[in-house]
Amino acid sequence: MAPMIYTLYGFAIFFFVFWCSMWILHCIAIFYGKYRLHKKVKPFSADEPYPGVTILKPLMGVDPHLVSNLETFFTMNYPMYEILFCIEDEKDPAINVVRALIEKYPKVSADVFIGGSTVGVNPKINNMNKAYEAASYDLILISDSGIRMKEDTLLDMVNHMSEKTGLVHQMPFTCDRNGFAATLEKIYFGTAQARIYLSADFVRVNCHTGMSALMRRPVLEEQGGLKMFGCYLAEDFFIAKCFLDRGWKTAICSQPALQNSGICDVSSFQARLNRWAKLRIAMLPLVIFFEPLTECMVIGAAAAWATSILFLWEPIAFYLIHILVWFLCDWILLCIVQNGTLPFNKFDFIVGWLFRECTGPYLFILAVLNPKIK
Ligand SMILES: CCCCCCCC/C=C\CCCCCCCC(=O)N[C@@H](CO)[C@H](O)/C=C/CCCCCCCCCCCCC
Ligand SMILES: O=c1ccn([C@@H]2O[C@H](COP(=O)(O)OP(=O)(O)O[C@H]3OC[C@@H](O)[C@H](O)[C@H]3O)[C@@H](O)[C@H]2O)c(=O)[nH]1
Repeated sequence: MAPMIYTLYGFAIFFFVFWCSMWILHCIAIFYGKYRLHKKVKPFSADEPYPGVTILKPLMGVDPHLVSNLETFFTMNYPMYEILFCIEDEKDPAINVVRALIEKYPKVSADVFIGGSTVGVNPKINNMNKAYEAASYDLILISDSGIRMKEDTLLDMVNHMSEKTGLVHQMPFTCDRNGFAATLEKIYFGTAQARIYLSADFVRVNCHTGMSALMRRPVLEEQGGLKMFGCYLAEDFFIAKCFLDRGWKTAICSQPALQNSGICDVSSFQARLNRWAKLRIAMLPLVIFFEPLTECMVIGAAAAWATSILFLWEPIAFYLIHILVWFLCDWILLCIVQNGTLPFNKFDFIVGWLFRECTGPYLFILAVLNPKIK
């Protein structure tokens, strides 16, 4: 009997400690987010020598927002940069879109690389490698097709590239768009993911998502170039690991990444989260045990049980209060990440938040049960 009681109490103490740590993460994310995000960008000064930046833009297909998203790269306020568009399929309609923009902005240095080169299993790296090898500058910005830039985003990223920093990335977030799927995406990136992303950056744990990342080319070259990461599907994680292993710091910049893909529906969003979960599981198998416990509904239930054993607290009341306080912390964090008026009302937030919190653990279980990545 005694070993069973010890095991029971052991689990109860573990869940209670984990639950307390989650509140520490909430606090870190809120305070660090407030301190770190949306800082005024040091204005561009014509006398200062700014480093040149090569922007690699891997494209595949056209969506309704592509033209306006790409256009934001031609209108940035930065003195020296080039945009290298990478398109694998010579019949891809994105080629015409890009050519039209290059014609419209003749003053911006830009080129198109068609065909890619097979250097590994990662199609994004295969697509970018030719352009990477032709890059003119020592700072490389890898920027996914759905990203939008403000006029000063590149300047903000370069300003964060201090002497010891080798890689500056943008925390994933979204543009304001209409519809439930857009609300859901904004809620996920501004709450559950922002909490871990900001906390990880605070304690300098590798949590890099490669949709918008500025990096030093000489460091990549020491490793053998971008092609060396073609063997990984989660190239972003291994690129950041390479910088950290070589003693460089990685940092988030103050502006979150504005994802604005023209394809925005619940099933493709969930498929993407499912794929990312598979990548995390493949890279850090311990995630299988710990990640579900970072979910509000799961850790709340576990802590309600634990406190009913340890302190004889009423579990239902505990669970409901837990969900309410978590919900309020998420609202505060989302407002900090958004830094302005949200494009939905509080009722939409409640519905979107509940949907995300209830489906999150389910999507994770699906990823564990079918870990094959397409
Ligand atoms: C010893 C292992 C402990 C693991 C704890 C795991 C807890 C993770 C909980 C939630 C994950 C939320 C998602 C974070 C953003 C990652 C987005 C993503 O999946 N991106 C992939 C696709 O671009 C990319 O390839 C993967 C990047 C690395 C992900 C690594 C995640 C680990 C994060 C650990 C954070 C610990 C924070 C500790 C703070 C005190
Ligand atoms: O076959 C492909 C697929 C995708 N891509 C490009 O790769 C970029 C990202 O692709 P997707 O939108 O499919 O994928 P995600 O938004 O999920 O990517 C994100 O998560 C996985 C990471 O490894 C990526 O670095 C990150 O960008 C886009 O710019 C896309 O055009 C290719 O160039 N070729």
